Amino acid sequence: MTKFTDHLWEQALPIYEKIKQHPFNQELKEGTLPLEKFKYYIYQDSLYLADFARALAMTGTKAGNSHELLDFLEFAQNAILVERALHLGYFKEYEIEFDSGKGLGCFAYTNYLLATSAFESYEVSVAALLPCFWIYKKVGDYIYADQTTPNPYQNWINAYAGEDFARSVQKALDICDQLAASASEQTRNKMTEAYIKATEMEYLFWEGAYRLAISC
Ligand SMILES: Cc1ncc(C[n+]2csc(CCO)c2C)c(N)n1
Repeated sequence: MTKFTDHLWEQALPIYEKIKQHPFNQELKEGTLPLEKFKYYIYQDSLYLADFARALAMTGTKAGNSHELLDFLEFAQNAILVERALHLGYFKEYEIEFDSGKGLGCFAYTNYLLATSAFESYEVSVAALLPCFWIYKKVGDYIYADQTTPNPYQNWINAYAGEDFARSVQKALDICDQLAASASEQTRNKMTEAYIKATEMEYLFWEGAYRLAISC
């Protein structure tokens, strides 16, 4: 039987293909991404993760049982820990001291996730949060399998190729499938819409980093 998440994957496949081919990810894979772009991305990602953790925790409060509440609180905790590791590691290593604030790509994505987790149903919030896990898993596996070594961005590439991360992604997928199985068609449509929107935002986040900001 096809799962709801199979349907989601198919719906957003063209965006995923664009994400894979994006120069940021191609150059990251080849190790040729200019350091300035990587530094800007890491800085934006640290801002992203702080709000993403809030959106995860808020979504957890809507869960129908304490197992899923705990799952979301653990996801939120991990996002904060990743953010701290970024600060302790990359911020120090590269002397990152940006003070430009959130770029519009990051701003749009975090505000979308915060608004969705605050005002939409549990089902729709879960679907909106899913690309963060799943797209990173897919892009991470793609880059890991085909990277040029040695690669200056090896640590970052490894972070999304590990077993622990794979387990988190599977948990998020299973929760989404379970919710969709007992949701109305109208809710499933809203879930699909949220999933596609968040996938588009993942694309914009990389685009913003590659251009060192998207601006008017
Ligand atoms: C823009 C952007 N999107 C997704 C991730 C990946 N990610 C960040 S935290 C987390 C799960 C925490 O439990 C995952 C999968 C990222 N780093 N930056």
